[in-house]
Amino acid sequence: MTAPQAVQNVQTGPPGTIALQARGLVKDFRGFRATNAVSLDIREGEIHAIIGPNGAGKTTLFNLLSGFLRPTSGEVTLFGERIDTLPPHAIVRRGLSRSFQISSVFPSLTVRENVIVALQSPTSLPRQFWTPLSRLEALGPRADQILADVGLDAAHARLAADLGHGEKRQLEIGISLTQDPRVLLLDEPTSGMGSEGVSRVIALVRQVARGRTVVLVEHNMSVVAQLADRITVLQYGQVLASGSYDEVRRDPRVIEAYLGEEAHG
Ligand SMILES: Nc1ncnc2c1ncn2[C@@H]1O[C@H](COP(=O)(O)OP(=O)(O)OP(=O)(O)O)[C@@H](O)[C@H]1O
Repeated sequence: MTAPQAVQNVQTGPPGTIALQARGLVKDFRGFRATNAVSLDIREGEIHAIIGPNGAGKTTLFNLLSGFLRPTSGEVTLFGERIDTLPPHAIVRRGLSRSFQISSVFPSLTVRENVIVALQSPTSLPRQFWTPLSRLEALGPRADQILADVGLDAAHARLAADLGHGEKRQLEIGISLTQDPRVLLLDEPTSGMGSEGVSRVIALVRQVARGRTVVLVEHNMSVVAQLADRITVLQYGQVLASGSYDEVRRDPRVIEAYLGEEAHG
């Protein structure tokens, strides 16, 4: 794991406040244990990266934290309230949103219309919309602010279908911001991007992290080094290590896990 110098994010919450917590999380898929007794604390205001070799269970953990999967056992709490028994939309209402891949974007609507539709939705989840867009114009100023925040103001009138890959990721993050979440989960925000797109997303994540807690799954170690205050490393569904970038990169078990991945594949 070689990467540039870590840049620390400013902690915004009172010290010690836990935004999102997992205790003893287990997820079995027909006899296969994808998540194995995972416990983790995400502190309020931090950017927390979840990393690990392919198949380590990162996506499964994200789905458990955001209510898209029910744990076989264990608990998830958001600001002290148990959420693992709630459906995703109820979790969104309590302040946790996750970025969706392109499935949450309506390709035939403009960028701005996509944000307006998401603002109108109580959950930002993909849904059928029946309110005429003309009636939603009152949401326009808020949509414009979000587009400015994610750097898409100049692209507001373009069809979502015509956006480049990086711009679509920006729009997805914009859509998840419509719920003004206290905790934002980002699933591989830089996947498939060139270096220019990666730099833009790093700046964007730093910006949206102001006053929020951000948890991201990320494969790009340079991105992790630049963004993450703390890191949790998963392997075989378990927490292998957690700490700052410098702590985990020196951990012999983490080096072994990554070297093993390179050797096999
Ligand atoms: N619905 C499912 N049914 C059966 N097995 C599953 C299911 N979802 C995930 N798995 C298995 O659980 C393990 C963890 O998968 P997961 O997608 O969470 O890993 P990951 O760390 O996100 O991987 P990657 O980095 O490749 O995206 C894998 O072995 C995967 O095949």
